Amino acid sequence: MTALTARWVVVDIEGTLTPTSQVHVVLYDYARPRLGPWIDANGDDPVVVEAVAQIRLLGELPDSAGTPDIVEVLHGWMDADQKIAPLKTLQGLIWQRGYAEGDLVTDLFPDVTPALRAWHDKGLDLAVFSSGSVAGQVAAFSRTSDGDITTLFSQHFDTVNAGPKREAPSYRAIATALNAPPEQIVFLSDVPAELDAAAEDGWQTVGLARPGEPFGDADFGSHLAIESFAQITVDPA
Ligand SMILES: CSCCC(=O)C(=O)COP(=O)(O)O
Ligand SMILES: [Mg+2]
Repeated sequence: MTALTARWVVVDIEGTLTPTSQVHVVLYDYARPRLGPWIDANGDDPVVVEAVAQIRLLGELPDSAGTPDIVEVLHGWMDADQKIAPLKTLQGLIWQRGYAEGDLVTDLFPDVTPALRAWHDKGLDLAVFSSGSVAGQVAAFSRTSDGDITTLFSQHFDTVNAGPKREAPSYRAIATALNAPPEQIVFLSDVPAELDAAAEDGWQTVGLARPGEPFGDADFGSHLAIESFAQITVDPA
C-alpha cells in the first residue's frame, strides 16, 4: 500500500476506470452505425456543423463529399483508435442519447467506485481527463455498474478544453483551471506517455498496470505502478 497526499485526484477513463473493451467494443460498436444518421438528422445543430467542417478539413475531403464519405473517414479513425476531437464530439452526442435511453451501462472495475467514494468523502476533489468528450464523460458516469456516480466529479476535461493527453501544456491548463499547484494533483492513467506529460508539469502520477489490459505489462519507468486502486491511499494535503 502506497500513501499519497493531494488536493485533487484526476482520473483517465479507458483502461483506468473501465476495461478498454468498454470503449473499443461496447461504445465504438454503438456509435459506428449511428454516426451517419446522426449527422443527417442534426444538420442544423451548430456543434454537428462545426464537427463535420473539422472532419472535412482533417480528412482532406472535397466539397462534394457527402455523409457516406464523412462516415468512412470517421470509421477509419475509429478502426485506428485515433482520438480526434470532432469524432469524439459526435461519439459523445450519440452516447449521451444511448445512456439516456437506457441502451448503455458503463462497466467499472470493481476497485474504482469504493476508492473514488473514499477519496471524495475525505474531502479530496475529483476530476476526469479523458479523450472522450465532456458530454460523453458525464453521460458515461450517469449509468454505471455502480449506479450514477456523476456527483463524485467536480470537473471534467477533454482534448477540446484542455488539449492532447500526451502533452505537458494540457496538464498546465488543467492545473490552472483547478487553481491548484501541480504537486497537489495526482493523475491516474494506464498510458505511460500521458503520465510522462503530467509529470513534466510537476503532477504526481500513478500508472494502472491492470492485468489483461493493453498496458498491463507496460514499462511505467519512474511512475508508481499499481494493479488496482485498492493499492493506494490518498489523503487531503
Ligand atoms: C464516454 S467516455 C468514453 C471515453 C472515450 O471515448 C475514450 O476514447 C477514452 O479515452 P481515454 O482518454 O479515457 O483513455
Ligand atoms: Mg486510458
